[in-house]
Amino acid sequence: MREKLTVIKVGGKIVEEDATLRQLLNDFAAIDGHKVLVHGGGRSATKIAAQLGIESKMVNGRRITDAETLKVVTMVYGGLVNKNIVAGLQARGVNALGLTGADMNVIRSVKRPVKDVDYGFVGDVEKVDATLLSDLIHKGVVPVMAPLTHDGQGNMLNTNADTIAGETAKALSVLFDVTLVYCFEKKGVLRDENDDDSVIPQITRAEFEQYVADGVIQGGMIPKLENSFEAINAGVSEVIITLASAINGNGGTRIKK
Ligand SMILES: Nc1ncnc2c1ncn2[C@@H]1O[C@H](COP(=O)(O)OP(=O)(O)O)[C@@H](O)[C@H]1O
Ligand SMILES: CC(=O)N[C@@H](CCC(=O)OP(=O)(O)O)C(=O)O
Repeated sequence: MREKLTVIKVGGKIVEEDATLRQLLNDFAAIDGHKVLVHGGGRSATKIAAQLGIESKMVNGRRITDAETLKVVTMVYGGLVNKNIVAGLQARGVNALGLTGADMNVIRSVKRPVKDVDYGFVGDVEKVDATLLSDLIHKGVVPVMAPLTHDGQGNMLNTNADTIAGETAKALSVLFDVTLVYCFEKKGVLRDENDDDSVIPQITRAEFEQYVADGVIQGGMIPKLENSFEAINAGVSEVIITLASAINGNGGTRIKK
């Protein structure tokens, strides 16, 4: 039987605020067994870019990443956000190791080809080194992955954190029985975004497509669900979208094959 492993993805609003991040790190530290944390930080990057006079542009939930923006996201995701989380986990007795995709070549990507939109320095994941991650995990290390990859030719590339989580979970599902949890500031995928008690407990791809057509699911939730369906269909055992303060509970939305 494969060993169990939990991949938690935490994004924007939660990592930006001290109180919510502290709670998340406490809950993450309490998870038994093998685990990986993937973080975003899009809001922090937007804020710091603005302070530097750089405007942020998002298309389909992805950041248009020009050369200046790439410098900002490399500093913010690979530096500030990643190292704050690593230090926070070390303080909780978790032997965290911060990684971008370039570190030990753990995630190789290719610059997204220009079709309708030129995303600039944005990477599409080509390969996640699951063996390397597994070796680290079996040494008691807890990888903390930033939303940055590299192309193998010396260039860092910005990669959506939900995609990093999905691709990492997929790659590790060959070696482990993986549960992937996307946590954020709402109780799950909601029928009415303004009603926290309207959680959709289970969702199929067909239902998802209908909700998108009806305008119930939109914005950042679309790539999150696309990555979720891809992961569940590629061998990840369980995918859950839930409230950050409930990662160890039973609520949220479960993705159905
Ligand atoms: N039906 C829905 N249920 C819950 N959230 C939704 C829904 N439709 C759109 N959203 C939006 O999706 C956002 C989550 O996506 P995103 O901001 O990319 O997440 P993250 O916090 O992980 O970076 C929520 O903050 C919410 O505004
Ligand atoms: C290409 C691309 O869009 N990259 C994302 C990476 C950060 C991210 O995904 O952060 P959240 O999880 O907090 O949204 C961005 O720069 O916003």
